Amino acid sequence: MAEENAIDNAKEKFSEISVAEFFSKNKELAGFSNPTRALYQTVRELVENALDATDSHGILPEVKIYIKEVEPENEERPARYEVSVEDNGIGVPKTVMAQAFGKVLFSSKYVIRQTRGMYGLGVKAVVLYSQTTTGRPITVVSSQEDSNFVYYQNIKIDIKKNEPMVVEDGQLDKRSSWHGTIASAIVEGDWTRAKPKIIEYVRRTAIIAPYAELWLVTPEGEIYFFPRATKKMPKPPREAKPHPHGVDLEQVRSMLMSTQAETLLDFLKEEFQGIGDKTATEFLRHVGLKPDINPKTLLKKEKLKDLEALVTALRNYRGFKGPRSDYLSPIGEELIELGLTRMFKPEWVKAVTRPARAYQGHPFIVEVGIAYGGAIQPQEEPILLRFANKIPLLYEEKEDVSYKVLTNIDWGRYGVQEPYQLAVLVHVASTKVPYKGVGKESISEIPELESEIRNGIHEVARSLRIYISRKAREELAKEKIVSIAKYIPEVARSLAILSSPPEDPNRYRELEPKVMELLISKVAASIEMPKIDGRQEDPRLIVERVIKGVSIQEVS
Ligand SMILES: Nc1ncnc2c1ncn2[C@@H]1O[C@H](COP(=O)(O)OP(=O)(O)OP(=O)(O)O)[C@@H](O)[C@H]1O
Repeated sequence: MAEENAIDNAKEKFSEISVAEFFSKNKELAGFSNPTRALYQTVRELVENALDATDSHGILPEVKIYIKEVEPENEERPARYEVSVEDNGIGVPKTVMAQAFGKVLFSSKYVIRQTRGMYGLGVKAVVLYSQTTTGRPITVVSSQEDSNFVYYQNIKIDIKKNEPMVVEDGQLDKRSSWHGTIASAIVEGDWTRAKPKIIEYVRRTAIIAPYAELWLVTPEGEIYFFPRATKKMPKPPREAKPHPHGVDLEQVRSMLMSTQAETLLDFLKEEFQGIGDKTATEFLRHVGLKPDINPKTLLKKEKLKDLEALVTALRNYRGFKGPRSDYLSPIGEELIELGLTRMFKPEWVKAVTRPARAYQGHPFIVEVGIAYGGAIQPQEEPILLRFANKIPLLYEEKEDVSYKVLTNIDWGRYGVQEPYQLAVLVHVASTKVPYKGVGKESISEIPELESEIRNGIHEVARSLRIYISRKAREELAKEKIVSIAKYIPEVARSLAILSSPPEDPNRYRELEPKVMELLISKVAASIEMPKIDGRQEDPRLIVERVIKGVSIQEVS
């Protein structure tokens, strides 16, 4: 039997393909599964690069998206669209332009830094799709801030070799201070179906980046303009060294090959984050390796056991500090609340940025925002807005860890009634977002992440419960006050008449505030105040607020 298999296997025809050919043949892996998704994904990839080139470098983004129909559909194929995205970012150096846009797995983002891009695939997936569906190259126009030229190139990919092919290139003198990039691709697409998703994508980008100015010009000539709501930006992410808990054998091997350190002790201190002299010494004592050996000796074949022991210990040793989280770039509570308010005009909004945590050596921060009531359309389920490293995630919602957490929340406990006027925003910021696929649409169920998302939602939902309960009590107080207050002048007048000896007819004016005081105490006494998180509000305050006509939003 084994022999038969061997013969069969020998009959198989073996060959090798390049990574470009692989993604060209498997476009759906990168999100290009049909003309609707492909058009959406094209916009996404170009916009995410535009934003990485701006806010990750401290530049307030101005991103313009133009989608134009260039050839109508016919019986054989869908319509063709030119998608152009212009940014005011750092630009692409001329020396790497062709590779950045024409070589799969070429990127400036293969470092430990929180960016939208991480695979070095996105724009090349656009080029492969464009090239294989329309035969057209991508056009890139770019200039860096300190350059006197604007460079342009038309780029295709040599799919067999995974190498860029520059079809045309040139340069122009720069007569303005413009810097940034314009990337234009012609792709087959289904605009009618993609339109709502693309608009929603831009809308959600405006929620998570209210400091960006965004334009979308549609094939019909409609202009969707999302003005900048603030000039305040989160501090840009910074690059970090690897955390020892996140490395593996091959990574340590390549770090050993490139290190300049002359001793193992220095190697640990220089190449990893958060390892000082004391920790490195204690750690090496724990592993049983000498601190002063040349680290490169561990690359020798006969030292494999030592290298393995070192890597295992690096991954598991408890004495290291947690991964650096101060290099991450969360949005912040204020900007999330601003974005949600701008988009939903809710009655109540609150956000929380949770403390940093780590999974498998990667730091992450979860942020949660909740918008409630107001202009939010009632729905059967709460609206979930998912974001990862400031990217809105629109597809594969049910596959996402946030969806799983959200569906297990009992909103009744927080006083939220059905149908829900509720939007829940979850943002995961990390140097490595654990996406389920290279299309970056859903996040895996990593236990540490799941529990942080749950804690975040609970934390904001508790504030919502306080608000809803306070509001219910205020409404009760209002009803009582309204029904009683109309009798106050009458009662005050009658009291004035009844009081003897006969008094000044204006006496009731003095009595009115006293009767009012009586009313406040009576209504307050009739309102039952539950304890929320161990605190109990004075019901008199609620009644006084209702009488003064102060809305609850102003005090919560
Ligand atoms: N608009 C732009 N401005 C500046 N640089 C850009 C721009 N677009 C692309 N680049 C450069 O080209 C590189 C490759 O982009 P690409 O979209 O292929 O991958 P990525 O963004 O690195 O990762 P991912 O595949 O996860 O999106 C980027 O890393 C960036 O350096």
